[in-house]
Amino acid sequence: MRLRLQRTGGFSLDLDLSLPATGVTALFGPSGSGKTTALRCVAGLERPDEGYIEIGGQCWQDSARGHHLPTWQRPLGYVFQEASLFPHLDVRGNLAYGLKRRGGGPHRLPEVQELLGIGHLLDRRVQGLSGGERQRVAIARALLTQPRLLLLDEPLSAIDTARRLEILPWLERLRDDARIPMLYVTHAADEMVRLADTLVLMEGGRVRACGPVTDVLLQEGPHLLPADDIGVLLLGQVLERDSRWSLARIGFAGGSLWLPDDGKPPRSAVRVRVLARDVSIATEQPQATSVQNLLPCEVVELRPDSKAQVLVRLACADATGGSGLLARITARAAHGLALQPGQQVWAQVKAAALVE
Ligand SMILES: Nc1ncnc2c1ncn2[C@@H]1O[C@H](COP(=O)(O)OP(=O)(O)OP(=O)(O)O)[C@@H](O)[C@H]1O
Repeated sequence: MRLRLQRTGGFSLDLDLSLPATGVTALFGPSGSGKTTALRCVAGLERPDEGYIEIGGQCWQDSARGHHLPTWQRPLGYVFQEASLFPHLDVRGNLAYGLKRRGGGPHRLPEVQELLGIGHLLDRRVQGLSGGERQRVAIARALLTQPRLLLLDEPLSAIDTARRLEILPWLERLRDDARIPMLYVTHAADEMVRLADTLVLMEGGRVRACGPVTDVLLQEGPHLLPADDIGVLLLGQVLERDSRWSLARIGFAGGSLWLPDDGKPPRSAVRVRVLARDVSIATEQPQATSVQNLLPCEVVELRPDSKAQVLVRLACADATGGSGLLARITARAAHGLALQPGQQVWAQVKAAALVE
């Protein structure tokens, strides 16, 4: 899609993006960077000055030809910050609305109910639902229209932290099982890290970076995350479990890590977050160390992080898919080890967390 839009207040949007037709694409960026405006253009709720939008081979917008498919003709589902359910209907009535709007495909109510765990809520009034339940019903209603694309605009921002954690696994299930592409607007780093396959990083109405979430986080994470959140995301799978020590070995392109076992069986897909503050560097292979994870790496880049610290970008030495790590060490240590790009080192990963 290509979008150009100029607002009277001075804001302008200028995007040119080709996105994969699968998985979750997160539009991530600070407040006012244009995420919602971009989503509204895709939905046809806002008309860009110039725009070309093609979704799955179907043209929704081509301003050069004066073509603008109205919102109601775009096969999309839109989930807002606050679930916009009909208050006078119960959950079943709200879902029936979605079914009525479906484009003639098969009836998928049982499947969608199961996917979002809302079967037990069908007879409840919507006023009595928690924020998380309301959003699950809103997503179910959107799915029942059988959209080709699901748009979600900060669907968890009106929900308190405990409930957000409850609803995230449902969104992960949706991503993994529903096989419908999603454009997901958020400014919450934890949601982006858990859900995104592709990351579009927005700034001042422009795209600062776009690509697989792992790559964009490795390159741009230091600019966009708070210092304590700087790190990388690794996509991997459970290789084996050591029940004696309650550890699981997670393999990823570039090596493997032993992490606390969270019960997932071998071959399960997992996401692992390794924070820069939990990675240290040795120039020779440490012999006796309490650190369980030692990975041979090559130094790619050193960049000052503060007066006292540097961030070191590392490429895992046997990487087949370009996995990398970030290490935050003191400037004095970097000087003492004479670290420089191209140097072979050992990364010591003190801790890492499974994010799903
Ligand atoms: N209806 C409107 N009329 C005029 N200006 C608007 C309108 N809606 C948004 N804007 C402006 O357009 C710019 C982009 O807003 P937008 O809501 O797209 O950003 P955002 O990245 O989604 O922000 P947030 O995370 O706060 O929702 C902002 O400067 C905003 O003030």
